[in-house]
Amino acid sequence: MADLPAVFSIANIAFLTVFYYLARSVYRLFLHPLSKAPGPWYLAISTIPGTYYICISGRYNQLNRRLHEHYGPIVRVGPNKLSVRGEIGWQAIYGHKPREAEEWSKWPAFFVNIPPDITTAPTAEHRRLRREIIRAFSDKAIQEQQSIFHHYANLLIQRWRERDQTVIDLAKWFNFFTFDTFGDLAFGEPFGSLQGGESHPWVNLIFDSIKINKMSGFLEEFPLIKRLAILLTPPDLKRRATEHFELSEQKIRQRLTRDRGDRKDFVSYIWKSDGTGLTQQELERNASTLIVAGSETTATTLSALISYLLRNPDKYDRIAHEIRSTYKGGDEEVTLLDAANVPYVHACIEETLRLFPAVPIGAPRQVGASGGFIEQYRLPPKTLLEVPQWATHRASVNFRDPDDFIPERWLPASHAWYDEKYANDNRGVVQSFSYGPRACLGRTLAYHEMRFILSLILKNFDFEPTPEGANWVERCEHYFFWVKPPLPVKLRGLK
Ligand code: HEM
Repeated sequence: MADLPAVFSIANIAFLTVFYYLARSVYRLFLHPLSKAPGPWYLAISTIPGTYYICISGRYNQLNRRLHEHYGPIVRVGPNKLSVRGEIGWQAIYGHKPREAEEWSKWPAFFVNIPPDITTAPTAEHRRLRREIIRAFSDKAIQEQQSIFHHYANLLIQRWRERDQTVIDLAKWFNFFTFDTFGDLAFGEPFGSLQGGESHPWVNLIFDSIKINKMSGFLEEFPLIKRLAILLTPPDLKRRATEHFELSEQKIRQRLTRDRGDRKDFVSYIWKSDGTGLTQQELERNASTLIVAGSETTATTLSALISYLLRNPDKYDRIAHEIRSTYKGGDEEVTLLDAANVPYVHACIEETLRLFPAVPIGAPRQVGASGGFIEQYRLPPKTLLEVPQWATHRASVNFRDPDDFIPERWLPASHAWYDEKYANDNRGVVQSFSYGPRACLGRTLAYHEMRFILSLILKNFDFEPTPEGANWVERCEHYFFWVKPPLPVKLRGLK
C-alpha cells in the first residue's frame, strides 16, 4: 500500500486539531459578537463545561448564582449563550413581541427525548394547542373541577389520620396527592397511590428517568458516544418507557368512552368529538404533560414550603394561627376557591416560589434569524438566552435578606404582620410561572390547589421536624426537575 502523504501523519493531524481548537477559543474569547459580555473564560470557549454543569452536576443553579453575583445581571455562560437576570430579561426574552418581530423560539436541544406537546411545539403549532388546552383553566372550569381536589384531599387526611404519631415521608405523600388528583383530571382516573400507599409505575418512571433524560442532553455534545449510550440503555428502562406510553394511550382511550356527567375534568373542556380540535394522539401526549406539569411542580413547592416552615418556627406558628382561626368548623369550610381568606398562606407560597422555584434555571430561548439586542449587546441569530430564576430571586439587588424565608415581604401594607423593612424588594422579578406567550397555563389553578391543601392539612395536623429531614432544600439536586430526597416528618393529628 502506498504511503499516505505526509500531511496525514498523526503528528500533523494532532497539530491541526490543537491549532483548530486554539484558534476557535481565541475567536470566541476576543472576536465573537458576545465577547464583550462578562463571564468566565472556560464557559466562553466551549459548550462542554456549561452542559456538564446543567446536565450532570445537579448544581447549575448555584454556579449560575455565583457567576451573577460576580459579573452582574448579564453573564456569558456559553460560547453563544447569555444568562440574563429577570429584572432585565423577563420581558426582553420571554415577553410578547410586536407583531412584526419574530418570537424567540424555545431552544429545541433543551427538549431532547420528549415527544412534541404544548411545551415543546414550535410557535404556530403551540398557538393552536394552547388555544384548545386553555379552556380547561378558565375560572368556570376550575370551579367545576373542585370536587376532584376535595375528594383526594379528604383521602390524604384520612390516610394521615391512620398514620398519626408516626414519621412519614412528606415529599412522597405530596406526590401521591398531586399525581392522583391530576391523574384523575387528565386521564379520568387516579394512579391509586393514596388508596394503596404506593407510587404507580407510570409515575416512578418519570422520577427514575429525570437524571438520565438530562444526562442524555449532555451527550448531544458527543453524537458518537450518544449512539453508544442509546445502545447501552438498560432494556428494563426501555421496556418501562414503552409501557408508560402504552398506558397513557390506553387511559385516554378509556376516558373517551366514558361520560363523566357532572364530574368535569380537563378532557371535558379540551376534547372536541367533532374532530375540529386536538387529535387523539395530541390529547394523549398533552394529558401526560398536564399531569407531570401540574403534579411535580406543586408537590415540590409544598414539600419545600413545609421544610422552610419547620426551620422557621415563628413562621410556622403564624401560618397555623391564621388557618386555625379562619377555619374553626369542619373540613368542608375549606374550599378550593377560598384563597382570599388566608393571606399569610398565600405569602408563604410566594416566598417558597421565590426561594425554591420549581424551575430554578432558565428555559432557554433562541434568537431568530434577524438577530437582536439585549442592553448594549448585539445578538447574532441563534444566540441562546435564559432567565435563571434561582439567581434572580436570590440577588441582593432584588431582595433584602435574599436567603431568608420571610413571607411577610409578600403581605399587603395594611396587614398586621407586614414588615416595612422589605418595602423596597423587587417582587416583580419573581416570575416562577415564566412570562409571555409560553408562560404556565396552570398558574391560577396551582395557587388555588396549594392554598387549599395547605389550609386543610395544617387545620388537621402539626408537623414535627426529624434530624433526617434537616437541610432538605440543600440536599435537593436539579436536572430541570428537582431530584428530591425523602422529607421525613412526624405527624401529630389535631382533634
Ligand atoms: C407551583 C406550580 C407551578 C409552577 C412553578 C409552574 C411553572 C411553569 C413554568 C416555569 C413553565 C414554563 C416552562 C418553559 O418555559 O419551558 C410552565 C409551563 C406550563 N405549565 Fe406550569 N407550573 C406550575 C403548575 C402547573 C399546573 C398546576 C399546571 C396544570 C396542570 C401547569 C401546566 C403548565 C403548562 C400546560 C405549561 C406549558 C404552557 C405553554 O407552553 O404554553 N403548571 N409552568
